[in-house]
Amino acid sequence: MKLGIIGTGMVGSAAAYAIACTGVVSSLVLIDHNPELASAQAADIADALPFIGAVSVQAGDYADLDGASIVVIAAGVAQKSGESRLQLLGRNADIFADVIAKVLAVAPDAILLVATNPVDIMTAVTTRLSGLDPARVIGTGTILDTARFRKNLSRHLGVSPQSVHAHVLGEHGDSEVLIWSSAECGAMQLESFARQRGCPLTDVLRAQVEASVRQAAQVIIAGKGATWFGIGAGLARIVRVIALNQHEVLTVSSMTDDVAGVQDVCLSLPRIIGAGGIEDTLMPAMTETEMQALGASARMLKETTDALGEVGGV
Ligand SMILES: NC(=O)C1=CN([C@@H]2O[C@H](COP(=O)(O)OP(=O)(O)OC[C@H]3O[C@@H](n4cnc5c(N)ncnc54)[C@H](O)[C@@H]3O)[C@@H](O)[C@H]2O)C=CC1
Ligand SMILES: CC(=O)C(=O)O
Repeated sequence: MKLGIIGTGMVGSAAAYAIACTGVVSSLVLIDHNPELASAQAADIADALPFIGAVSVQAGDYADLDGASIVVIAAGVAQKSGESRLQLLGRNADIFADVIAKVLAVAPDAILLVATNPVDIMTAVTTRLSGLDPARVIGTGTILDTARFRKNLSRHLGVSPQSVHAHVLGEHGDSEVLIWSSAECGAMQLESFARQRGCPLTDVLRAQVEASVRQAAQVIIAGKGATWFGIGAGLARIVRVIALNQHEVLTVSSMTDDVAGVQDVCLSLPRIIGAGGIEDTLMPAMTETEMQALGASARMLKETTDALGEVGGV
């Protein structure tokens, strides 16, 4: 399987390395606005191949995406001083207009995986610009927030994060919603599991976990300028699930017909992913408060996406 990555900065390169480590792709093509960067990233990852296995990792151009099954988009620009969030969004939308047209010209059958922030809006932009079936345009959404939620709970409970099933839904950002009500550990209701482990889910603990999940990116960015390993691993997981047609349930962003009365909005819900992309979307049972928060998140995303359309014409 051939996979392309557009934008080989911190996120694109971390994803390339993590994807190479999965062993599920045979060829990785790295493309960046800055070709020297793409070449250096490819050379650095290629040096790891004797320890990993037989994957072709090369810098290239759009023509090299011919036959690619998946294209990851992690290209983006940073905010300029004095620039509004919408103006930044407009500039990233312009980049996407250019990138997506070039990708589709050579790889019309590819599944597009969007990581660039704000990822829900950029997923909506990609869906509109590409005209693809929304099942084939997947934003990383809250895959990372869900991982952070599970990690926090696993540390509190003293169990593996793989034993914790808990989702973060809605926006990948401030309005995201941690779904406590349906969270489970070891196929037991989370609250009961925590009580039996002698570490109950107090209000203080819940507030600490909420803060830790919501502020994770800022804390990491304050220390090292950006985040990349978590999302790199998340992208590799999505790629593996598609490549092996695993029908796994992941919280990713996609154009959704209706969420709490908000139509045609990109946000994260539990979605089954297989070889063709998103196979189905589920709406878990949740409390009234959680549903209201999800509705508010959906409304905010919809309004921002619509405002961008007015500014950037996408
Ligand atoms: N979805 C998520 O959970 C996460 C998303 N991100 C987002 O991922 C994006 C990338 O972050 P970093 O890799 O840290 O940034 P970065 O600045 O290191 O890399 C961005 C790359 O995009 C390239 N680029 C810009 N315009 C391009 C174009 N027209 N064609 C091809 N390449 C182009 C740049 O040359 C640069 O190498 C950001 O929007 C960031 O906020 C970051 C972490 C987590
Ligand atoms: C930067 C970002 O989106 C994250 O680490 O969650």
